[in-house]
Amino acid sequence: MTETLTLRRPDDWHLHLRDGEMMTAVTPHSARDFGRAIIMPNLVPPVVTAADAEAYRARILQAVPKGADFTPLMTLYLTETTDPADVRRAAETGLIAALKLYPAGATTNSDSGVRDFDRVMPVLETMAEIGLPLCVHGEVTDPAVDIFDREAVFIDRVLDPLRARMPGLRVVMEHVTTADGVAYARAGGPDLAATITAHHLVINRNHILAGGIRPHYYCLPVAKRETHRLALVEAATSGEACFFLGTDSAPHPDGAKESACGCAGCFTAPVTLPLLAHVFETAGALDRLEAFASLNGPGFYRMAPNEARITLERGAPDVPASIDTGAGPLTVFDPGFPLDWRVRA
Ligand SMILES: NC(=O)N[C@@H](CC(=O)O)C(=O)O
Ligand SMILES: [Zn+2]
Ligand SMILES: [Zn+2]
Repeated sequence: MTETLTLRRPDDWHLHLRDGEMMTAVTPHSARDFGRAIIMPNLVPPVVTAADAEAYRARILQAVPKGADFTPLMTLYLTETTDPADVRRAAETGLIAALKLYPAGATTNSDSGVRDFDRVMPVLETMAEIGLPLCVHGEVTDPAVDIFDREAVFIDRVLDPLRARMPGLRVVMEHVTTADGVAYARAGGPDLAATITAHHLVINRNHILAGGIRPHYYCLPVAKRETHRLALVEAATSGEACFFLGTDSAPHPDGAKESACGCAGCFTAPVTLPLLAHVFETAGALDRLEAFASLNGPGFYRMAPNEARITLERGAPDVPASIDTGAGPLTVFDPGFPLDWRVRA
């Protein structure tokens, strides 16, 4: 049995750090295990301009523990009034690594998202020209579409037509949750990729709903049936360049989760690597964990992989069930089975 595993330091290509006291509490958990992270811009109000991103980046850096090897990669929230010149400048100076598309109303803090794609075509043209990726929350918001079908319908109704209209646009399908998403990403060529979360590799919809409702397993896109989870595991462990880690670690205080109308999002950052080691070991693919967590993401984003290394070793991770934040207690994602890998300190 493998007892230790050394990898290039992983990156997280989809992360919510929030702001204020929540950011202060959660940032050290990502900074401990990850070299870089794509920082989601869905604050209230959202990170829309280069100036917003610059100010947010400075606040994040204040929350990174001294000596930690962690670089936030900023994104802008694409709105119908985003200025292509501002995007171009922010990309050329290296301030931002991507833009984020939220269909209006699709998920937490997405009200400023896009309703009419005609209005964002000039920005998308600039992005295609300079090779700046568009990270996409891929769910339709049509109330007539069943929530378990919203990702697959988005691909047909929105994503595929958009990519046909804007060839050369580089797209990351964020947090794919279906076999449909996996198949579409796989067939998309070099300008298309997909991130996969750790939690979608270990839970299906029964975990949320059977035997009592589990608000800490509720996130968007919602976990699907087991066949889809298996397709995600197969994709993540395949080593294929188009699949890489985006944790979507999305903290909400317990009061906001354990509620009559609970927020979507799982706080996974402290346990991501133990979860992934479990999944990859179970699939007989520990040798492909580095591709998923540390190589394929930088490959797509046209960055060098991290030079630093981390070592995973066998043993229960020292992770609390909950952490205190200035915004209240925050439950750490618990897969419901013991974890047997940890990151060596
Ligand atoms: N994933 C989630 O369930 N929630 C995210 C938003 C998102 O990534 O869609 C959040 O910001 O809380
Ligand atoms: Zn999302
Ligand atoms: Zn997210």
